[in-house]
Amino acid sequence: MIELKHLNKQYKTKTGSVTGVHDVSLTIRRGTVFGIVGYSGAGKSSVLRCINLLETPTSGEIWVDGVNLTSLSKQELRRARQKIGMIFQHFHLISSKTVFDNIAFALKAADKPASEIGGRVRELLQLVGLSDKADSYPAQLSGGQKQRVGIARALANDPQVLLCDEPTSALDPMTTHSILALLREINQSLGLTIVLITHEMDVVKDLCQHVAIMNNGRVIEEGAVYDIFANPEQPLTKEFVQNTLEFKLPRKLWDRRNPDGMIVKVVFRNEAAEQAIISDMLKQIPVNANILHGKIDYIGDKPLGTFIMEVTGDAAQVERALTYLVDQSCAVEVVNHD
Ligand SMILES: Nc1ncnc2c1ncn2[C@@H]1O[C@H](COP(=O)(O)OP(=O)(O)OP(=O)(O)O)[C@@H](O)[C@H]1O
Repeated sequence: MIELKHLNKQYKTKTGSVTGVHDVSLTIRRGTVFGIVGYSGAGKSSVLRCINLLETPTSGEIWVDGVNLTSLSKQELRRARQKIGMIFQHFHLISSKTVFDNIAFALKAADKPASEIGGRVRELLQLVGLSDKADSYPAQLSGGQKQRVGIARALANDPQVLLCDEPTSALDPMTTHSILALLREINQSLGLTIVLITHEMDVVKDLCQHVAIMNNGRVIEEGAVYDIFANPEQPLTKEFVQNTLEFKLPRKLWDRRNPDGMIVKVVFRNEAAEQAIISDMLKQIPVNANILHGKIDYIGDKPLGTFIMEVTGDAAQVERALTYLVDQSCAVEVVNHD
C-alpha cells in the first residue's frame, strides 16, 4: 500500500516559488491500478516523482508498504527504490546499449550476481514479448517495442510498485491498446501496484480501478473509476468524462428538432443500463421518445449506458417522463445546443 500524507512540493525558480503539489493525501491499495488525471501543469508528474523521491517533497510523508520513505538514509532509500519501478513517456532507454544490455543494466545497478543476469533478462524479454529483440538497439525498435523494453527494465528487480509517467502518450491507438493490455496482465499476474499518470480518460477507463483528478496541484476528486464516470461531481471531472463519453449531435438533428419537445441526455448506471427502462416508461406515460444516439460502455465489467433522445408530447407528460427516469436512478440532463 502507498500512502501520501499532506504532500507539498514547492519549486524554487529565479522569480520566486511555484506550487507543484498542494496538500495531497492519497491512499493507494496494494495490487490496484491507480490513475492520476489532469491537464498539463496540474501536478501529476510532481506527485508521481515524489512517490520514489525523484523529487524531494517540501513537506509531507510518503509511506510505501509501511516504510516512511521520507525518513530513510540515502543508502536505505536506494534499496527501497529498487522495489519501485518506473516507466516513462519517452522510454529513456540507453541508445548505445542493446535491448539485452538496457535491461541487464538495471540488474547490475542493483548488484545482482553476474551469473543470474542472463537468465533473468531472458525471462523478462519473454514476459514482454520481445525474446527475438535481445540484440537490437533502441533505434531499431518501434515505440511500442521501446516501451516494452522500458517495462522489462522496470520489472527487473521484482518491484512491488510500478510508476507509469504517461506511458502511452507517444504511441498510436493500437500500440496504446497492446501496452495497456501488457500492464493489465502484469498487474494481475504479479499483483503489482500500478500508479499511472495521464491526461487521457480513455486510458483510465481501460486500465485503472481507482482515479484521482488533479488541478492546480490539488486532488479535486477521487473515487472508483466506475463511480467517477457514472457520477462525476466537479466541473473539471465532468469535462474529462465528457471528452470520452460524450457524443455531439449533428447540427441537422438540431435543425429538425420538434419545438414541443426536449432533447435530453440520460445516463443509465449499473443494472439500469441493461434494462428496458425507456420502453417501460413509454408504456406508462403518453409521450414519444425518439432516440438520437445511444451506447453502452463497459467500465471494468459494469455497464454504463448513455442515450440522447428527443422527448415530445404534452409539457406535463414530458415532465412526468423525465421524473420517471430520475426515479429509476438515471441521471437526466437537458441538452442545450452550443
Ligand atoms: N523543476 C521544476 N521547476 C519549477 N517548476 C516546476 C518544475 N517541475 C514542475 N514545475 C511546475 O509545477 C507545476 C506542476 O507541474 P507538473 O509537471 O507536476 O504537472 P503535470 O500535471 O505533470 O504536467 P505535464 O502533464 O505537462 O507534465 C507546474 O506549474 C510546473 O510549471
